[in-house]
Amino acid sequence: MADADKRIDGKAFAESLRAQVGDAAAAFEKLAGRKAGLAVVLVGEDPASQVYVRSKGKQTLASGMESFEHKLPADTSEAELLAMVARLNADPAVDGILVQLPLPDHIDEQKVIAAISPDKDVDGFHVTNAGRLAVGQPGFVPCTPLGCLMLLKDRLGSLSGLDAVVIGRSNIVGKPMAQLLLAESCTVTVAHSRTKDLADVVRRADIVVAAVGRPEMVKGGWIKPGATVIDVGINRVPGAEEGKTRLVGDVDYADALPVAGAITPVPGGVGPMTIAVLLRNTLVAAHRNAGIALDQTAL
Ligand SMILES: NC(=O)C1=CN([C@@H]2O[C@H](COP(=O)(O)OP(=O)(O)OC[C@H]3O[C@@H](n4cnc5c(N)ncnc54)[C@H](OP(=O)(O)O)[C@@H]3O)[C@@H](O)[C@H]2O)C=CC1
Ligand SMILES: Nc1nc(=O)c2c([nH]1)NC[C@@H]1CN(c3ccc(C(=O)N[C@@H](CCC(=O)O)C(=O)O)cc3)C=[N+]21
Repeated sequence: MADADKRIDGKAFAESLRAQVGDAAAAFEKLAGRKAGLAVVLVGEDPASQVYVRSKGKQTLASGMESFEHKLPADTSEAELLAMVARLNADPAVDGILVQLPLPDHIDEQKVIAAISPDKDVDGFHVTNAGRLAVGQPGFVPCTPLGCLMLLKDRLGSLSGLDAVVIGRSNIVGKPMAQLLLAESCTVTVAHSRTKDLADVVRRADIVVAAVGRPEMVKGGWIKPGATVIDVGINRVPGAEEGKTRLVGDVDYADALPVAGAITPVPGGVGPMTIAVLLRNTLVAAHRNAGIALDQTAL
């Protein structure tokens, strides 16, 4: 296959998903007499987080949903943040709640996630939703891994029986990704920092999902020829020009491209999918909260 055809265009896929969400959001507004609403809470002034939050807000509005942005100072106490979450839980205009991570060190992330109503947990981070995913019940699935799964199924069709390796075991990416692949009947290996001979483990895989946070760690020589590679990594590294930065993934793209059967770029791969799935999850939450049926095959 020509290298250009190997590139999985997450940006284009995300655009079409957002268009579908937009149609469904308009239909929801007619039926419910109100817009679906997403609340995003940002504590502190981390520049990368500010960029994501702005982009989420813009795309939420563009999809015909209401966006509620709450920017709190870095010294906000845990009690104040928990009180804010409680208000959003009780607000009927809010269907989905996202508290941007990471939080400042003085705030217990697990406590905050546990305070979000599972019915509004569009990030899918609450233990109730993690448990639902683990036992195969319907619930909210974390946006990044669900976006990765959509790209994989679009490219490969059935994933049944394929060998998949997930590098990384975080609660927000690695673990839910492994659950999703298992539910698709892949044979799943989860690798992490204590894995012996990672290159050897990766070489066995038909599907590689890299969610590590180490710039260009995965090399072309690790990849089984023809494998599908999903690069979740978002790493800012020094650019060619003094003082400038550029974004790279956890996979050495140029090195892996000739070997892989298909591969997501960074930027323009998994990142845009994360936000599109967040909007999708919010619309699903809105239907459930309003007691309106949604044809999920439409999304
Ligand atoms: N595109 C998107 O929308 C999103 C992108 N990201 C990006 O994805 C990446 C991962 O994020 P996240 O899961 O939150 O990160 P975490 O830091 O929570 O987890 C990283 C995982 O990688 C493992 N790891 C670290 N070093 C190695 C190594 N040398 N070999 C093998 N495994 C290793 C760790 O192992 P151990 O558990 O043993 O420490 C850990 O399980 C980051 O670059 C992040 O920016 C994250 C969320 C969304
Ligand atoms: N509660 C919570 N939920 C999250 O989903 C969450 C979070 N906290 N904290 C941070 C991570 C990271 N994340 C990304 C979203 C979009 C892009 C994205 O759109 N990236 C673009 C590039 C953006 C750029 O240029 O910086 C791309 O890859 O093409 C990346 C990363 C969501 N996260």
